[in-house]
Amino acid sequence: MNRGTEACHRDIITVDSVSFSYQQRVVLNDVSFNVKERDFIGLIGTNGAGKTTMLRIIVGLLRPTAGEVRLFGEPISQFKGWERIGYVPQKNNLNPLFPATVKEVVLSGLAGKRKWFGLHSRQDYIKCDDALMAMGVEDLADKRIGQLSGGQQQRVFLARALINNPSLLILDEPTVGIDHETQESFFHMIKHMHQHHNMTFLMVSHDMEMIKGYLGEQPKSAAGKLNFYIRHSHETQDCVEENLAHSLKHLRSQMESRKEG
Ligand SMILES: Nc1ncnc2c1ncn2[C@@H]1O[C@H](COP(=O)(O)OP(=O)(O)OP(=O)(O)O)[C@@H](O)[C@H]1O
Repeated sequence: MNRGTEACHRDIITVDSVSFSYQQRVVLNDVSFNVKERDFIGLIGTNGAGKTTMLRIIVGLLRPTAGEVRLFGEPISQFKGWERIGYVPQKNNLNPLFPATVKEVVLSGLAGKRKWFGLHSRQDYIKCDDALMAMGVEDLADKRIGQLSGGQQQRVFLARALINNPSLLILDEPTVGIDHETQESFFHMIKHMHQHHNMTFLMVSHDMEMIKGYLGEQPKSAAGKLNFYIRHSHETQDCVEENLAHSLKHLRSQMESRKEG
């Protein structure tokens, strides 16, 4: 019996014949692809190819002019499980005077209505601490986000995306403007999450060294100007592992032992 297909190779993103235009300008034309649970997908394309537009459609910020997106098997219009998805948009030019602290930024990633009213339970603060710890930025919790370096801010935005312990992470050029060393540790973290935490990744990147190093030399598929590099966490026939979900704390302890080693 191949329980695996059911257990961990479901389609969690299905993009079905999607087209999109800004005003009259066609950016995406009849794009189809799918992302299976626990895959790592690198979405590559030239500047202006429509990568960010594609991600914004997938997270429901833009509506396709034609075609359909399904998330975890449900049409996006009916999808309610947004806490299962973490999204880190392209590096935004954060106003250094933006008054929120790191902790507030991370807490604002919590799913549900409470976040809008700033009402947080003890459990919320524990989740926040876990996410900060996992990203190694707990010491910065009370700093203003605008005071942090680009690399530190990216870790905070990743912590914000992780606070709900999502099963799918969507990252839009997460390492732009970050020095090489910080990039490496960032990629180490996300590879770890892919390999040990059953997370699925869809990542836009121009870093071909990382993409080819982790996802293979050649794209597995293409749609228009978009190329998809894909790494499966494991083959379907090897789906014997179940319930591998670890807490984010575990990731932190792995990171620490790496630092010490
Ligand atoms: N809000 C907008 N209004 C009009 N045109 C837009 C808008 N956003 C993006 N575009 C245009 O749509 C095209 C695709 O943009 P998009 O940001 O999706 O590309 P990209 O592949 O992510 O590019 P990059 O690698 O430069 O980030 C570009 O030509 C861009 O100028």
